[in-house]
Amino acid sequence: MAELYIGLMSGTSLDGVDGVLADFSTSKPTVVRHASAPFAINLRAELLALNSPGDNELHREALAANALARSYAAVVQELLASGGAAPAQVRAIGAHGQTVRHRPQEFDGTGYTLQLNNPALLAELTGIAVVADFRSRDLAAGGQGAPLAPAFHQGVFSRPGQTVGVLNLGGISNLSVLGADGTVLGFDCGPGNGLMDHWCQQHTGQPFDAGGAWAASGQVIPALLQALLAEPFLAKAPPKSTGRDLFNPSWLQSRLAGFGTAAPADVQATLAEFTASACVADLQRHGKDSQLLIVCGGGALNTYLMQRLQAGLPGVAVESSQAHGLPPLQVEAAAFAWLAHRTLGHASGNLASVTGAAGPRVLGAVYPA
Ligand SMILES: Nc1ncnc2c1ncn2[C@@H]1O[C@H](COP(=O)(O)OP(=O)(O)OP(=O)(O)O)[C@@H](O)[C@H]1O
Ligand SMILES: CC(=O)N[C@H]1[C@@H]2OC[C@@H](O2)[C@@H](O)[C@@H]1O[C@H](C)C(=O)O
Repeated sequence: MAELYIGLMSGTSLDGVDGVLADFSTSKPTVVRHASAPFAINLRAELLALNSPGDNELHREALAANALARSYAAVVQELLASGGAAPAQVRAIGAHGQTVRHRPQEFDGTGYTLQLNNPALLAELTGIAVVADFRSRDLAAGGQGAPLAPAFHQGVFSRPGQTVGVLNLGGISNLSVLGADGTVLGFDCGPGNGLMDHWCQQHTGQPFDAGGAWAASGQVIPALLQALLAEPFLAKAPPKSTGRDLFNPSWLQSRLAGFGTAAPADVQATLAEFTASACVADLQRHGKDSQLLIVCGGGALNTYLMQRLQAGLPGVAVESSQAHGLPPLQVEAAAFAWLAHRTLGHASGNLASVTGAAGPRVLGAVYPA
């Protein structure tokens, strides 16, 4: 009998919501349906604004969380309708929420990570139990609270006797190294699509550089690339995680000082090279035995970025997760369905080897149906 869960991810790209309906009755979960919905323009603008300090944040965050829950519920309804499933057949929804701040272990030693969400409203609108707030327990146990996908990556992508890299290219990038001996490393590399999206929107009016065609038309500016790669976060040893708190338009603006006359396409080419170089260096440093790098997240659809990754890793097969049974835009949503399944089974969701937490923890809070 099917054991159905829904996973919902809205990530740092702020492009919208990805959802999957997945069946966990077999040893490897299978995605039954995928649905996605872009954020309404106003909601996207408000979420983007809430990533930086501003006026009356408590009020605005609460209303944005309500709007998010409504857009999550619409994706859930679409999954149920297309999958022919009734709410009572779905054990739970794993809803990541929208990260607006991520400052683990800072300020008072614990710090905070904030994923906007209204899980109570989502449970009410869907009639399905919701598991939410996955990251804060790991933080409370001394961890980074991120990345959480590596345990799921291990479950679906590991190969006995082989070291495999799994790279998620979302707004931010994160790498999992699934060791031949069963060990798992994972951390945020840093730059993903976020800076490229911002530059593309600013100069072409498009939300992202489809296929990386615009970046491919430019020339890398070596001095700018060097200035970007000098960011200390890149050299930090894991455990580490980051977000828009660091890699944001003002960070880019300050690195662009002195490059005011650069052609926008050349800056885009340099930003693509920045993401590729940072990720290549991380795999070389932490997964040098890997002969396979599985790429997921929207960046796997950026043909030019995939070519730059492959150029930097001549001995490694760089392949989209599509070739490994899970399309790139479904991986993170499936990870949060898996995390909800873990929570309901009272099983840990984090990997202390990744986040640096004191140990494995059952993650999240459950809002019954
Ligand atoms: N066809 C495409 N060509 C190039 N880039 C693409 C394409 N499709 C999606 N993308 C990129 O992928 C991004 C969305 O990726 P994804 O949904 O994995 O990110 P996210 O989940 O928001 O981020 P994170 O993993 O950091 O939480 C878009 O913003 C865009 O930059
Ligand atoms: C705090 C937060 O939302 N982190 C996200 C973000 O997006 C990519 C990277 O930064 C990763 O650390 C994480 O998401 C994935 C799903 C994770 O936890 O594995």
